[in-house]
Amino acid sequence: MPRVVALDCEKKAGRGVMEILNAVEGCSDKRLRTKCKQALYVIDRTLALYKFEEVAFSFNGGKDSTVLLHLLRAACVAGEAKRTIHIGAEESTCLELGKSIRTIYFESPSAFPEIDSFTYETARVYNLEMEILRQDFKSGLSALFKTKPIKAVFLGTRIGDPNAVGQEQFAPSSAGWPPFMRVNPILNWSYRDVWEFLLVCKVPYCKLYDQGYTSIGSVHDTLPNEALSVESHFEQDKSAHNDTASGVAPLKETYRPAYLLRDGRLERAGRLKREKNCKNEVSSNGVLDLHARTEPLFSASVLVVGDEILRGEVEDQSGVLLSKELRAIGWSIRHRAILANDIDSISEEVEQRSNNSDIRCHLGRCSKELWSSFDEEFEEFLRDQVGGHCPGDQNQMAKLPEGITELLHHQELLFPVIKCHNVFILPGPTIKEVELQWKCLLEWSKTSNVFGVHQPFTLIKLRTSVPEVEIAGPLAKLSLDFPDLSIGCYRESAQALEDPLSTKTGKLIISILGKNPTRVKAAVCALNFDVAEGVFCVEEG
Ligand SMILES: Cc1cc2nc3c(=O)[nH]c(=O)nc-3n(C[C@H](O)[C@H](O)[C@H](O)COP(=O)(O)O)c2cc1C
Ligand SMILES: Nc1ncnc2c1ncn2[C@@H]1O[C@H](COP(=O)(O)OP(=O)(O)OP(=O)(O)O)[C@@H](O)[C@H]1O
Ligand SMILES: [Mg+2]
Repeated sequence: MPRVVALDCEKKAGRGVMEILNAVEGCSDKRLRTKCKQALYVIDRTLALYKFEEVAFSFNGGKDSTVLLHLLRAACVAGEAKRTIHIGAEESTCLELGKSIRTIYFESPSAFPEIDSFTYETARVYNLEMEILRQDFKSGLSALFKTKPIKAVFLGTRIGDPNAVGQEQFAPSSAGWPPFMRVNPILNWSYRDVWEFLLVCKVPYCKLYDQGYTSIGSVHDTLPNEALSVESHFEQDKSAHNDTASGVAPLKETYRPAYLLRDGRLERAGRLKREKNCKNEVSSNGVLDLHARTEPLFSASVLVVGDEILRGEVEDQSGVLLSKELRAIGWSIRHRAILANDIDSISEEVEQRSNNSDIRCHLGRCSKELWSSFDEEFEEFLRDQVGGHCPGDQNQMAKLPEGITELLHHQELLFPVIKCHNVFILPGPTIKEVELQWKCLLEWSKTSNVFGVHQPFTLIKLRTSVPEVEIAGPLAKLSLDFPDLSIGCYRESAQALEDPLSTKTGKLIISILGKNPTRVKAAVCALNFDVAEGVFCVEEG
């Protein structure tokens, strides 16, 4: 990546649109050129769908919205013929747009002053028509839409942002929000793409990014990114007369610029987690309100692809492993299926599950046809992995599922985990590799919003030799008394199923599962009380 210092837009004039277009076209990275073309296409179609006064740009001085600003300028300036980037266009043939794009900025007292001044200076340099809103997002937009005919808003949202979940490049606003179309032209851009664009185009960006900030929220929740920390050092402080005899000031930490962050997954590492709102947990009389603490149930589906498993040649170890792992981080498993290795069964199942689960884990190799769209970043990775053995012009292995995908790389992994909205593909191919892929997913979840780690389940298993007919009544009563728990019953072994009357083997296992350990233990006590004797605890987890 070329090393360029942040330009201070207070001193320099902004970059001309043709300079930007030429810089992108002249850049050796084909991937960046493709991403720009795709983003310009989205902007172009939006401008064709809506009248100019019906669109607005949501700008907050952050790096993502800065990228978007220049793409918008490029798309607005270029006419239909010039909207696709092409080399050698004369700057004189392109005029800056007479009317400037309506730009929304939600000003906040808790914004960094550097962000505020960058936003206002950028607005001045590029002649943006600013709408400054000082309310929360929802009320601000509702008020604005009463006076302005806005129907679509451009945002710098990118996959991986917490608020990007479930969004496409065109995403209608959420229920409860005023109706408008959110347009996200850089939704599929990576952290690396954003910095490559800003540096290649030499456009000014907020100077905080040169001080180690990689994602900027408010002054209350944002710190420089520790991954960019330069070895802490003691600095000679000339003004420090009063401290140590050596005149050495306290430890001072410095940070490298944001564009040097190698692992884009750490982009939000400087963002502090929001304090949990605990005020509902204790009612006015000081009694702990258990209902307020009950978190919603997050459900997952596990889909395993493998003809050999379907034929019964091999056991499904990966599906079992993932179900257990998901349970351990508080996800309930709605569905587990073994699928034939063909595009129709897989897409049908994925489609069917799409509305029923919050996340879906999809395991194993997939048929060639499933990898329907070619991904250059992935091919670059494969090329690095297999060197000269990469066959042909376009490696078939570099085809990814259609839609917006992210590749989650990790140095320990042979193949990256693939994320497509709320579907995670763990490509295996061995159980050891799946185990490792899962471990890496969990590690990422700690630093970014890959998926939530929730309160784990408590499971208590009980063994009994009391026959089913006698236990059925107490279990039915237990389910009624503890509707928040999942209560099940099965025979200990397959051997016992063949001989249900056997008392030597195949005792009954009763499983009691729930998020609240106190409730699970209460259910065990209640069952012991009802059955009187012969129920033993065998496992707790
Ligand atoms: C112009 C604009 C439109 C937004 N529309 C929605 C929306 O439709 N649904 C939603 O849940 N959040 C919406 N948001 C809020 C964002 O999802 C997100 O909360 C915000 O961009 C920044 O995140 P923060 O809460 O970390 O500050 C919108 C924000 C802006 C600026
Ligand atoms: N205060 C705000 N005013 C106007 N638009 C905003 C505001 N906050 C967020 N947005 C919109 O939401 C998008 C996503 O915000 P986000 O903070 O993820 O990106 P960013 O600020 O551009 O970059 P960074 O991730 O480095 O902070 C922004 O690009 C912008 O379009
Ligand atoms: Mg931001």
